[in-house]
Amino acid sequence: MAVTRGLEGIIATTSSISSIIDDSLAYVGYDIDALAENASFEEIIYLLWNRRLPTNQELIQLQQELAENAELPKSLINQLRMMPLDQVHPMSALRSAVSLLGVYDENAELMDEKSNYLKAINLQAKLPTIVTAFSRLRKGLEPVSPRKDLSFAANFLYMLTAKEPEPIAIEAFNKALVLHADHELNASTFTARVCVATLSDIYSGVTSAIGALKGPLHGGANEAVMKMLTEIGDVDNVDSYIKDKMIKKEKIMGFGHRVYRKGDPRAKHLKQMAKKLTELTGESHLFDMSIKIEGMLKQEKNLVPNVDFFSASVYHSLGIDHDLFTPIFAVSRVSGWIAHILEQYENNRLIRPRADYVGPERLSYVPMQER
Ligand SMILES: CC(=O)SCCNC(=O)CCNC(=O)[C@H](O)C(C)(C)COP(=O)(O)OP(=O)(O)OC[C@H]1O[C@@H](n2cnc3c(N)ncnc32)[C@H](O)[C@@H]1OP(=O)(O)O
Ligand SMILES: O=C([O-])CC(=O)C(=O)O
Repeated sequence: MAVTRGLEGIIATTSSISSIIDDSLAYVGYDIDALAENASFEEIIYLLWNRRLPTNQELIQLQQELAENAELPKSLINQLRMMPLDQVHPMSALRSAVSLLGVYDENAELMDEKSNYLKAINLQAKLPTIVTAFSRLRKGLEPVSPRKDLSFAANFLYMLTAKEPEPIAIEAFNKALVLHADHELNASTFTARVCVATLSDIYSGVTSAIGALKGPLHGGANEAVMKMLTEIGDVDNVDSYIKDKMIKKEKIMGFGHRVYRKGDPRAKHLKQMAKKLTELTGESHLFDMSIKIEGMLKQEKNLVPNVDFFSASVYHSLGIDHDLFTPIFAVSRVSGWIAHILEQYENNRLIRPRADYVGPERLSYVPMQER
């Protein structure tokens, strides 16, 4: 049996949700550049779940469904309060809370189309409320209830801070949500599909996807980028920091990609936003450091930034705690996970590859006293 490490290049399914062709990303055939410049995140949710753009009426209906389902049950807020808030990573809290959403949904085990849609809305609507409630609780603050009159992006920032966000913050955050929504068969989406291909439920699929997104080789890289920028501290330190990492053969977070070779088409949008926002907050040194790192990595290793590199300074400039960056990725990506889970159900077959066994064979059992 030939083994392809990390399943590189293996085509594991057909899909009509998003495509990466010649380093261009499209959702259902719409180029990511056009979507990033024009679409609201709610339109993207509709597009991924229905594989067409919504009419105005359909969009309003989706927005209403999300708004009506965003409030968390008291029991779930109490479960969040009971977590060791001063030490648990927000991704672990989110993973557990999403699992609990399934526990509190009396229809969690129903698998018909309508029940699955209601579960999808429940997840998409409540993930932002979970992340923001957790963030406030661990600061000794009470969660802020979602507002029905705000957009998805504005509502997240409002629930986080209890203040109505500035238009520029809403625009940047909406764009970041659009850019992170789906990405073909990335590790967390594949995880979700493997899980539900056993005909397990949507909550289980999303819970396992959150576990996969958490790792620093995937979604966790955005938090790690900010850690790196903080450690470097000043543009004058970039050279020695990066050279040291290269000598130690350590990875530079936010660079490299399994699929893109020339570059990640999402990065340029985040780069533009990072420039604008760091100027506004008076932290241009973050952008200057990023540009210098980008130049060095290109020259020394021909590596280019992925979606996680500039998103870090965008979120930082919006005043967001660094360990919330990956949960925010999940708030967006859950739209893609759900689209893939529903697509998997539509044409399901158990996902079960093989392993090439390389361990010992034909050993004789050794009794305990002889070992
Ligand atoms: C949303 C997302 O998930 S985007 C990705 C987020 N992850 C990161 O930013 C973490 C840093 N990047 C990486 O670890 C990798 O580039 C990955 C995981 C994204 C892709 O990994 P793979 O396709 O498996 O590539 P792999 O790790 O085998 O790297 C290939 C070569 O490029 C090098 N390389 C790849 N990425 C990096 C990096 N960020 N820094 C330094 N070297 C790198 C590897 O060391 C390896 O070199 P070698 O052939 O001399 O040993
Ligand atoms: O596709 C991947 O491997 C990782 C990625 O960029 C994403 O999930 O957005």
